[in-house]
Amino acid sequence: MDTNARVFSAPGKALLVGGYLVLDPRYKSYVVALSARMHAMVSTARPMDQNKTSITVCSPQFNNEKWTYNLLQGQLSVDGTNKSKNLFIECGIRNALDYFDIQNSMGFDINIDIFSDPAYHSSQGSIMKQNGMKRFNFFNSSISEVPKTGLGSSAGLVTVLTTALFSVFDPNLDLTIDITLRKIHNLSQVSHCQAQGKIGSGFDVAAATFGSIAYQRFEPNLISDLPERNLSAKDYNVSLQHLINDTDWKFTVEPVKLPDQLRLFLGDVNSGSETVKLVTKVKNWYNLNLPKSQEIYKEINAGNMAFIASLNEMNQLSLTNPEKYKVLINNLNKSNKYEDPIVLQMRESIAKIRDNFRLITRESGAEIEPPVQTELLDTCMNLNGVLVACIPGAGGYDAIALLTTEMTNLDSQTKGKEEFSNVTWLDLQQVDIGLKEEEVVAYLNLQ
Ligand SMILES: Nc1ncnc2c1ncn2[C@@H]1O[C@H](COP(=O)(O)OP(=O)(O)OP(=O)(O)O)[C@@H](O)[C@H]1O
Ligand SMILES: C[C@@](O)(CCOP(=O)(O)O)CC(=O)O
Repeated sequence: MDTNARVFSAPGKALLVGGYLVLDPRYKSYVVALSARMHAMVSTARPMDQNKTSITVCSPQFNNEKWTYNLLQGQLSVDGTNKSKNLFIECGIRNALDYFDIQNSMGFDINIDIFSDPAYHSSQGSIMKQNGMKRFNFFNSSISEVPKTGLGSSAGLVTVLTTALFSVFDPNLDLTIDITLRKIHNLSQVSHCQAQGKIGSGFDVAAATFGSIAYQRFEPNLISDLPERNLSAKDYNVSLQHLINDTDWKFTVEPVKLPDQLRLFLGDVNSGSETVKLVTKVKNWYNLNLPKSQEIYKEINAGNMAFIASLNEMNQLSLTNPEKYKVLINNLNKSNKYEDPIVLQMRESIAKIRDNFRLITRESGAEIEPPVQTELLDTCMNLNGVLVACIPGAGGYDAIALLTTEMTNLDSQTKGKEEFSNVTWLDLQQVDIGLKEEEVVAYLNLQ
């Protein structure tokens, strides 16, 4: 590795409220950034052939799989030695080259190593390697074969990859500058959206960049209106630069923080759901059932807003009346039956959201909160220290989310119980910060 290496990391996410509605720019969502992060270490080296530049992305944890792309006379081609396609990597590289208008060989090759923190994947069959600063799970399988927990690895990957390439093409890159962060965000959204088939709201890329946020999306046509790259590379590059640098995306990212002494638990539920299929079914149901479906969305949105308001009230109370706040937290620690007006409001708002998603589940055939998850969430609501339990993101059979007091020990309350036999509590906390630069030494000599 060259001494010019740099490392960037970005957090995973949990969409606590706002699933489906956030696909429409009118509705606000609440996104918690997580302590599990994706990382990209980038370095450059002189190529043997000065007329050719290659960009190689390696995933040391997943069988050391490599994806190489060659830039020759302004054309980027996929290297014949790649064992599989990785659209997230390919779109990230193509858009970064287009944005910086890199036409010719740069006189060096670019190497990027990707690392993902343990919580992104089920740890079964892995070996942990560490160096006293970082620890990562290593698998003997390729990335597509290892079950994921749904924390947004692809959004994190695209965001750190884009940042790594920014740092090569603009060596003065400084992530503390807001406009720089926005450009990286915009470019990452374009790449992630193209790779994902233009389905998502972009909340995951926004959290990877900006951390925990109240998020309202940009208009989807910002990206879908880009010209076809295949028709004219020049048109595409100019439009892309204009979109990234000079266009107001009109999205909202307000920094948020879970109230003091509360924490988010995510339970991985050992099966999985396909977000794309769920979204397609819900969209069909929505369009076929207007105006009733819009009324249901309004109900859910009222629940979402009330939930966010109750988090804000708790934050306020912890600042303005710490004594009263302490009593509230202590009472919650002792019993889940404790009723305080703010806690009641929070529980009622989640109940309203869940009621409506169960209705959509029945009517649309999209299993957002199927009966087994209802049973599990209701059981969680009886555990001590639990304020609310819900299905994060698209719902389905992926995961459950619990907001609890910091003192709550879910392991001891659920261990050995049949109802929780499929649930693995992930080792995670909420974090405030999004994209950041890391120390290179923290990634060396993992063993
Ligand atoms: N460490 C990695 N190395 C290489 N590619 C990765 C890595 N982590 C994720 N990816 C890419 O991201 C894809 C997974 O993205 P996908 O959007 O399906 O899941 P996710 O983002 O983790 O979860 P979700 O979309 O449910 O939030 C992988 O198939 C692979 O292409
Ligand atoms: C259904 C949706 O609103 C949320 C999907 O969330 P997740 O990928 O299941 O965490 C889609 C989106 O916003 O991209």
